[in-house]
Amino acid sequence: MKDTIVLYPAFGSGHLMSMVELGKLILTHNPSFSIKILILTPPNKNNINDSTSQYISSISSKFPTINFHYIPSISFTFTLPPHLQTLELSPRSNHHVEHIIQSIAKTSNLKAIILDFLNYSATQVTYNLEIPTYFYYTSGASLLSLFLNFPTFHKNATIAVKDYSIHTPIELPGLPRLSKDDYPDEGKDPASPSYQVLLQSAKTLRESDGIIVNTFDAIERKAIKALRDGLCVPDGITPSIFCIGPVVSVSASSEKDENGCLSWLDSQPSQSVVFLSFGSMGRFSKAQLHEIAIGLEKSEQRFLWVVRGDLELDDVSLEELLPEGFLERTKEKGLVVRNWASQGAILRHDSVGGFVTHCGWNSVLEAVCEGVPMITWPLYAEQKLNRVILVQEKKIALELNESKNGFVSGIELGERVKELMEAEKGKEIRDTILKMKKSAKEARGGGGSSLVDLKMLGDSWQEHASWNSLSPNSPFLFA
Ligand SMILES: O=c1ccn([C@@H]2O[C@H](COP(=O)(O)OP(=O)(O)O[C@H]3O[C@H](CO)[C@@H](O)[C@H](O)[C@H]3O)[C@@H](O)[C@H]2O)c(=O)[nH]1
Repeated sequence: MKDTIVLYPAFGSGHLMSMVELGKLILTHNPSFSIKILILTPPNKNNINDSTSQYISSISSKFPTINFHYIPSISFTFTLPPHLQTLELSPRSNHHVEHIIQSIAKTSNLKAIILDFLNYSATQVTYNLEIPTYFYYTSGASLLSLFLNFPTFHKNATIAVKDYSIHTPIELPGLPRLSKDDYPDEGKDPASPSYQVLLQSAKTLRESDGIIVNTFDAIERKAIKALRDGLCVPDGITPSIFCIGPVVSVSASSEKDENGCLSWLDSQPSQSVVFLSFGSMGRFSKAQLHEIAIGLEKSEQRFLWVVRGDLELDDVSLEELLPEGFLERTKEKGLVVRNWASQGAILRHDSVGGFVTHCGWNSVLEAVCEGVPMITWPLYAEQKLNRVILVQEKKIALELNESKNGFVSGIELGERVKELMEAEKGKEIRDTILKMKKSAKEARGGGGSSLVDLKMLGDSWQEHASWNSLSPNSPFLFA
């Protein structure tokens, strides 16, 4: 029987792809292991979506020791926003998860389970069964330090962050001084369901056997040090922290030239194109899409733009969504594609010289690995915190000024794009991110900090006895 690690990614392709890359990395350094990945199916549906299932079959055919196990669909209606829906789906799926784990353990030496931090409720199964449980943190060490500190912050709070003045500084271990605006919305109001869920999740993470973080020393040195020095959990014990990044996703589509993006880029000059893409969930109103179009036209730069409008705009054509004549006027300089593009391959392309990003952590790491300077346009979750690290601390991105409700004018976008692509400031940012690219490579190379942590992680699994479900005293918790 093979030594086996079970991975349980959160709902959403960003989380899945990052977890799959982690699985591949584990196999590279522990080739005798096998990896089993649990896949959440959306509620009220029989299947996962087409692009995810295409991705899964391409991984299965290339990596026979990675197997996928589908968790049956549950009937209910989401109430949380898309990026937090896993928090509702995963607790309802625990009985299925338990059955799948029990059946995996019958045919393999189960060494550990690694949960996405959003699937923390699966610890009701794994802690009770005493299966060694690790978390994979798909965002950076900065959010992790805030997150592990959250129970302490909550205990000591006299007023909620939502009631802070914009000038009240938020001082947290390992982080630059934050304002209320930089702090993740989900943690601002103790009366909100997301606050309570995240508080519980943070407490659960504190009890785990270890936390694997997709980051590396040079990009988040202060936060990593604060975590390792125990500063973020002053009233308890910090689990072992393994920084094994940058783990960068390779999507199935990145090998094909979907939408003709790569062949279009082939015909553009080196580093001349600004790429705009907003993760797996970033959506914009028609008014905001108009402003982006105006800004791009004003910037006079070449661009490749992945357009995704609000859900109700899905059936509206590009011609109707964008200003009249925009596509025709910019056809020599720009390419507009709908909803999704092969981001990894695009950022790797030599013609790309800048990236307007929502600051999702995977996108940030992909840009760093390719040395593409960024313009930050955070939308939700921890993206404003990431902006602070990228702009203020690491100086590898330019900040986009937005209005209070997050709206960005065409003039502002156009000026920042021009600044990044043409001005001295843009050049400085490009030089800095190229140094960061080198550090990222070194972290993952022989003797690098991420490899050292990966080896420690493998050693910690070897220390655990395999978990065995065959004992008659190991009853189902959710029979
Ligand atoms: O058109 C697209 C859009 C996205 N991607 C890929 O999808 C992933 C997106 O990941 P990320 O940049 O992290 O964005 P989200 O999907 O928004 O990620 C969620 O998860 C991240 C990791 O926890 C958080 O940092 C974000 O705030 C949260 O929104 C990346 O690998 C992209 O390359 C594509 O290939 N094509």
